[in-house]
Amino acid sequence: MRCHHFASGACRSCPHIGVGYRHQVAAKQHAVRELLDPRIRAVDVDPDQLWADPALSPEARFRNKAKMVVTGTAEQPKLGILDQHQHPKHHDGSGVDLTDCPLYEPGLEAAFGPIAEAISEAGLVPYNVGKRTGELKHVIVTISPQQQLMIRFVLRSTDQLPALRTVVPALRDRLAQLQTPAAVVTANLLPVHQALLEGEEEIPLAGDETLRMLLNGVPLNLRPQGFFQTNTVIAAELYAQATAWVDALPPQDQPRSVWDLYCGVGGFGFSLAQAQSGPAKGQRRRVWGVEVSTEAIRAAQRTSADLDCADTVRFVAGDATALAQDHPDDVPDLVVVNPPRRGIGADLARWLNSTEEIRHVLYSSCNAKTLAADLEQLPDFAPVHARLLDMFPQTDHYEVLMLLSRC
Ligand SMILES: C[S@@+](CC[C@H](N)C(=O)[O-])C[C@H]1O[C@@H](n2cnc3c(N)ncnc32)[C@H](O)[C@@H]1O
Repeated sequence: MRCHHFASGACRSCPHIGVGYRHQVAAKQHAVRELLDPRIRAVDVDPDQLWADPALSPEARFRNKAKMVVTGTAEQPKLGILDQHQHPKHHDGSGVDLTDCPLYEPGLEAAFGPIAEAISEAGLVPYNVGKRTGELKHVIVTISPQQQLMIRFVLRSTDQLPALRTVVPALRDRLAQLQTPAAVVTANLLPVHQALLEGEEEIPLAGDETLRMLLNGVPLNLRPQGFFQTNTVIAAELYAQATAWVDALPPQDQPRSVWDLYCGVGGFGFSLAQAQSGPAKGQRRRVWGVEVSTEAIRAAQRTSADLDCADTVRFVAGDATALAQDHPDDVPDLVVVNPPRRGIGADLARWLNSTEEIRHVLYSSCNAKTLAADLEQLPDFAPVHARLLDMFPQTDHYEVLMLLSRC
């Protein structure tokens, strides 16, 4: 694949863009096995029997979220990134237009033009990082599998909020994906002069409070500040693979209760809430999701209410390690962990290892190095399935899913 932004050096986000896609995946598979196979052999499992074929992504048009820095002028705004060749401290505020980035889903690309028009019509002045002037810092756009949009304008203050409000109806007229009540338009306030993407205050401007992300038949909800996996095709495969492995456990090993730690909006938890196939098909499982983001938890609670299952599938905001250790009487058969890049850490891993009621751990990791370190602290568990899922084509990154059972 070719990208003129990468060829010119303007954007360096996709270091493997010139490498054939099959080769990229083979290199990732090699890298993940180098990291994890020694640990797999250490518990007497043959790695060749363990690894499923990698899950392949479309190599382009797979990103469901665009985080655009706004540069240029109110008359001619540019959506993309800051000029990478300048030092952040002495930046003149100039940027690179990335609206034709080949990674974005087509529905995102189609939205960028109307968004730029709305910015011009409202006279929103792009924020200049060097001079610390201007109002509009970023535009963050997410597209759902059903092609509905969430558009968030990240402003430095409320000064230009009235002007933004006046152009939202025209923006909705221009974009079919915003005309449904299920779409979302907000302003986010980021008053500090720091290299952050968004602030804490979110102001609804139009549409619903959440974007409906229907995945594998599960109507997940996403609130503006919640996390969602960036590649919809691979996210669907990730949850489907997790469900298939768990459902296929022998009857005596079927989990009746599940903790979904680092649950985000509950993708794993809702997928595992009912056995879809296998010996326990149709059986409901008790699920408890834990996540530090209160916005993600609110979104997950809405899905529980929508599905009328709040009695068996509940979500709590808090730190995964602290909450797990604080509930010794409520320990489940299966724990799902899907932490950020730093992994789950030694405390949680040791607690999982020493808590004998926990029979299975399903570990979904975006960083195989920290996964390898965490596995060192889980010596009483042996891997029974492993799979690489290529969440991030054109880069070194990938997701790896592993089901571990107590030896
Ligand atoms: C890789 S995301 C996974 C989200 C979710 N499992 C999914 O499939 O979309 C990691 C999540 O961990 C959350 N998180 C970070 N630190 C945490 C902590 N100490 N305790 C609980 N959740 C945490 C983040 O807010 C984020 O939603």
